[in-house]
Amino acid sequence: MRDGAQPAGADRAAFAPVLPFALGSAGETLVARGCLDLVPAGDAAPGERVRRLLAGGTAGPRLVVGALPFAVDAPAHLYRPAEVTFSTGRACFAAAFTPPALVKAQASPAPRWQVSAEPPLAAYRAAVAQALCLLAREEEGLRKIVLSRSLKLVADCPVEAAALLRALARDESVTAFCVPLPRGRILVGATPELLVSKRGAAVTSRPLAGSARRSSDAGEDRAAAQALLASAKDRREHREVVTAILDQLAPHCEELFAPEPELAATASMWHLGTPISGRLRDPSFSALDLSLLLHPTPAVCGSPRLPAARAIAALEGYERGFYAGAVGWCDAQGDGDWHVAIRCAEIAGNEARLYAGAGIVTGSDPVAEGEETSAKFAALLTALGIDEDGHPLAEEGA
Ligand SMILES: C=C(O[C@H]1C=CC=C(C(=O)O)[C@@H]1O)C(=O)O
Repeated sequence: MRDGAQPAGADRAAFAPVLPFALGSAGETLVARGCLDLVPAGDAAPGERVRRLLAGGTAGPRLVVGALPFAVDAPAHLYRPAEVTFSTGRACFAAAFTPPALVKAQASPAPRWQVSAEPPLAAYRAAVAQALCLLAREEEGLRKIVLSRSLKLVADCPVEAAALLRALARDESVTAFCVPLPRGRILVGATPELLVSKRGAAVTSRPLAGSARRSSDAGEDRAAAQALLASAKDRREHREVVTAILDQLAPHCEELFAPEPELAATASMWHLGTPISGRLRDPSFSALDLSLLLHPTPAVCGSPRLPAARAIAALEGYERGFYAGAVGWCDAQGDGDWHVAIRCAEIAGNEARLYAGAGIVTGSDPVAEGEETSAKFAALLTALGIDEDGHPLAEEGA
């Protein structure tokens, strides 16, 4: 059963956000402070429970924010904040996470980090090789499996989520996010992938799949982008995502468009992306309903969905938690935005857990896929000022 709420019995006192919820993209930024209500547990679908909560007569914003986990049967974390600010650009976002001048003046030295790859890179490559065997046998019709690996980072002081977020937000091509979780944990990231956005009857999505590391050399960077655009393997990997999203949206839309894939760039990666747009038959079908319909797409899971999810559970051997889930908001009109929770870290005290995955299809190479996950870790690691071994990065221009 899908569950879009806290476990039964959870109440407001059990969740006191340690930081604001924030979602900052190039166009619009949402900052939400405090928590008035957690979305209650129940048998109804999460979208319906959110509708009921927001239809209630109590004061406060008519909107929920939060995160959906990767596993569709794991509890989501959705709540109604006490105060919400929407603004254009990222000014209000930066202000919400800028330390007071006094704290800035007393800035402590950069933390020292210990980094462990869990699983080690060699084990990840072996898992990719096993996935390739499943794909070659076309077991249960499998065509794509997205396999991730994780890095456990331990600092010699508490991890500063706000500082990490500010560093990530410097890349204007991504949506930087901060989601306070129960028990003081915080999900911080900068995702390039829009799961779904809904305003009235208008629905958009921008799935990504197919990747190449960017280069600081302009010629090499252009060549990497052109090679990605021309890669039959990456186009196949990408098509799985677009087809799945179109298939899921089609029954709910009176118009639906998807052009040919195009290049999408972050500061560190090239991706193939497809901007999908449509018009809903029933505009009361909410952004949360849509995200639960589409999630998990083959950008983070695989295809067909169920056998891919089973292969992931068997080959990865750990719970993904909120990594590869979705983060976003939904209001009483059903409008909202949900972004794919990738390029992120879950922070708790002195620890940060990073994840990165890569889509495996026939023709994938275990070594190249391992390298792709390293390239994807780079955004978070660079923002923390370290490499994959935990060593400080050389200062730019030094
Ligand atoms: C699963 C991740 O990326 C997805 C999004 C873009 C490109 C992807 C790829 O090329 O494999 C992945 O599908 C991740 O960053 O952890």
